[in-house]
Amino acid sequence: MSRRQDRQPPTLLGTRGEERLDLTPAERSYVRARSWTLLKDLARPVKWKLLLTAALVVISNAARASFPLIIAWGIDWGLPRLVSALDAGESAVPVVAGVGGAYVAAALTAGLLLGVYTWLTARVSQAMLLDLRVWVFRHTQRLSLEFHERYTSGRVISRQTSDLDSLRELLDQGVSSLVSGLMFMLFTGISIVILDWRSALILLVAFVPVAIAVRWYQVRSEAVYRESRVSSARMIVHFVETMTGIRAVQAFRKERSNDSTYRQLASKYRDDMVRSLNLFGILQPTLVITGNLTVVAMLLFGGLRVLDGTLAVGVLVALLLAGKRVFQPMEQVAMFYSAFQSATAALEKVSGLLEEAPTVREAEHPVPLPDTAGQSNGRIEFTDAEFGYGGGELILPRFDLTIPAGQTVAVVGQTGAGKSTLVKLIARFYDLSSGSLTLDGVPLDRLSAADLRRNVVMVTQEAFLFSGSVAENIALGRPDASDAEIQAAAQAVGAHEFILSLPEGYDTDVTKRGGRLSAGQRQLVSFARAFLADPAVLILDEATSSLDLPSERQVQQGLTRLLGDRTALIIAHRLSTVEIADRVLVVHDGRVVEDGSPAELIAAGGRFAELHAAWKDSLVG
Ligand SMILES: Nc1ncnc2c1ncn2[C@@H]1O[C@H](COP(=O)(O)OP(=O)(O)OP(=O)(O)O)[C@@H](O)[C@H]1O
Repeated sequence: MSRRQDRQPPTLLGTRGEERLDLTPAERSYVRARSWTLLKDLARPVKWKLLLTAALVVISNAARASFPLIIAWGIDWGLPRLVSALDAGESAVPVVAGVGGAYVAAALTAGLLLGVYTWLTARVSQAMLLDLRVWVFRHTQRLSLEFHERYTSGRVISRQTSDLDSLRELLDQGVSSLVSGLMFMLFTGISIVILDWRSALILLVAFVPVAIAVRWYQVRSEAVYRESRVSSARMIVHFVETMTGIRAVQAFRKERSNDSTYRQLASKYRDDMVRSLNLFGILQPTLVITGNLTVVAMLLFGGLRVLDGTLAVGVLVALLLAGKRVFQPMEQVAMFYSAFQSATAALEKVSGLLEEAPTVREAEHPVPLPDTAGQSNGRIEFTDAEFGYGGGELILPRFDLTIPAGQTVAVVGQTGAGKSTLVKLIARFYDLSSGSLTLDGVPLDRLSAADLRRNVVMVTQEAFLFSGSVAENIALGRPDASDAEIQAAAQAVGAHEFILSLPEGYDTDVTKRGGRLSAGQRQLVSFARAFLADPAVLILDEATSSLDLPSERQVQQGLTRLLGDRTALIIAHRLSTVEIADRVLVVHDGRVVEDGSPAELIAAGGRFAELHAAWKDSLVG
């Protein structure tokens, strides 16, 4: 793929420009080539089965297309022989057995092979889809945060659901119907040439309007289907966004406006689908009319020749049969051609998603931590560091910062100042735009993912719980932990008591009634998770302003125990947390403007001193 990447239009790399409809010919051919590469990659493991299926399709259709030939043979050769045999008082069995046997053999071959290749197609298509599904999931999960923030989960869902469904429809029946229809037409065409090449010329002429109609449909429907993939994705994005943000939706009474937005998006999708059906509505009658006119022309031309004795009756019957049948699969082919167009559009999007590469890449030749046991002591150092999201505008202009092992650092500052950005760099959710960031002297981007994840843990604001029991959620910190270790971790952060009071204690399912935890309880579970993981560096984005006082106190105690003697960075929203910090960093407009112990900063009388004074006042009030 890399060779192609050199000369591709940069506007279309990965998912970029996937909603664009006005592709240039070069872009279109790039996107098509990418889809083909994906299809070939998917087909590789089932290559032999695919070849076998193709062979069966060919043989089965050749057998089916031979029916008119056998009928012509039966009428023009079999019938006279049958009559003369009967007249001569000889047995008619050889003639009847010959013609009848050939017909039965052709019918059985066509029918049995149809059964086998239908079965094989299902297996092949399901195997390819399974691979693709798993591939899309694995790939998307590994893409960096930067990608997910830009692309949104709604789009990922639409790729994984509606796009893969389009592909499933095509692979399940579309491809075999398409190929078998085309094969049948080809063989029937050949049989017409064998029967009478003059009539084949009529067929050739008839294919001119057919080819024009199909080409017209192809061009139009490609654009419409590409548009429908975009509108379907937009509809799903809106749906997912509404449902994931249902609390905000209800709190702000956004239901009505959401309804109308959704209706608009769904109507656009409907319009696109109607347009594609309309196109088909023009193609289909064109094919039917051309087919019928061709048969009439063949009948006229052939009939006249039968009358003057230059064409056998059997051949005419066979020609009419074949002429009628040659156009039959055309409709089927055209119909599956729409499935094909829809699936092609889907494949374009899915292949774009798969072309995305993580911006935060795992080191190819990881450097081990100085400590042989892979245990970090937790010293962090930024040197000449700069950062802007997506390499864009600098959010954190050039800075140096050293955090010695074991220090508890509170990061404060107004909203949007760059606090989260700073700490996310340490968890390597993003890479620096320039400069270096090291853990125990090893650049973060040279560490193995295992070393990084073991030593640096970030507890996010949302305290996300996965479906499963409370114990399983804590064990995420260290999947091989024993029950006793899980409980010890919960005890250490002060979560044990409330967990025991749940209906099934540690086994309570967090998604079930009774297992739904409060914000503070979720926070404690995520503390226990981090405690169990026992990282050298702990990052906390604490957003506990919504907690009531008792649970806040509980969380505060859990927090103190969690911090222990590890290096910790806490985005402190509450000044009570700052009091337990060794050092405070005040961030303003992406720069550390104050740096010192809480007492020093209060004494210095700067921003932090102001904040602190305001907080003290609020407590008194
Ligand atoms: N994923 C992102 N992509 C682009 N810009 C971002 C992204 N996340 C944050 N920013 C921008 O970076 C700046 C710093 O944001 P950051 O989240 O670090 O602030 P913060 O100090 O943590 O704020 P808060 O206290 O509100 O969480 C803001 O201007 C924000 O708009």
